[in-house]
Amino acid sequence: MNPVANHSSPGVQGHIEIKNLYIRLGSGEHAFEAVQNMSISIKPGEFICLLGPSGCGKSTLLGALAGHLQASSGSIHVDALPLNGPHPERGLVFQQHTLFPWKTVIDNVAFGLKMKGILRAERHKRAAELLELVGLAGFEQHYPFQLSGGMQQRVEIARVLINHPKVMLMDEPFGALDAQTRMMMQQLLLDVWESIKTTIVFITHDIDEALFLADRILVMSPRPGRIIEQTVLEFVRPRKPELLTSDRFIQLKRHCLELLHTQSADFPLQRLTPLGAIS
Ligand SMILES: Nc1ncnc2c1ncn2[C@@H]1O[C@H](COP(=O)(O)OP(=O)(O)OP(=O)(O)O)[C@@H](O)[C@H]1O
Repeated sequence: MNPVANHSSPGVQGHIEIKNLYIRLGSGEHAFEAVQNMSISIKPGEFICLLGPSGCGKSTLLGALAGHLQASSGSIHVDALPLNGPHPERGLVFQQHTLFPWKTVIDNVAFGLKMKGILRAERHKRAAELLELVGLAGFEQHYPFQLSGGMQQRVEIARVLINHPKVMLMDEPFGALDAQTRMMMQQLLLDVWESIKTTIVFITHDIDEALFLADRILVMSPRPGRIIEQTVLEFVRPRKPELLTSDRFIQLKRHCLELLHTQSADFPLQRLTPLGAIS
């Protein structure tokens, strides 16, 4: 049985429309524009990676998509409904762990169902299926401190998935992991996503990670954050580690590196290598 089959939202969509979005942070004379005139259309089930220099507003944009931050002008719609506040259908995964240390792994994953009043036996059944999906069968009764960093991130993902998210918002979720665990987690996330097909907006500083995971990379300018380039990645799926050493991958990596370097060094954009066939 595919454990995901029971966990896909009925009629999963996750179509995001951001129009002329501005977000101001701070107050009084310290107020500043963190996000400026952003318009982005994200298809249901699309995997988007956001790349950009530190402080450019990536987390601010994610916070707005989560409903934790308000737009100062412009709009965000999810499946044609205006976004107003947080909702479990838009699940967040951070680099820092947010698991309850006093709860077992299974109770951490099942927590969202407990909040909905679902009985213990049923919520444990569903949580166990998700733990199997993320490769943690057998760890149900462990506590978070007994797990490695990568395992804790898998629990975080399972905990979000139990709410049938239409959208997963991921803020450098693998940033604290060692290189090998990080690659395993990327593969695991792609496997999970290819089963569930929920929309993912994923922040990373790692160009390899963005190129390996995304359908489309959005590159942001330094503050105030604007989208300065969109790159559609046509690498076939399922993606394999060999992709990382392919000519096309390396060409795109060089382009992204130049783009980010150009941004931080304040060089004119015309100096970039042309991208050829990429839209
Ligand atoms: N609550 C806040 N009040 C004032 N300034 C803030 C607040 N939150 C973030 N900032 C500032 O807003 C800007 C955008 O921050 P944000 O965290 O969105 O950037 P980021 O691109 O995610 O950065 P990083 O890649 O370093 O995590 C930064 O200059 C940050 O210092």
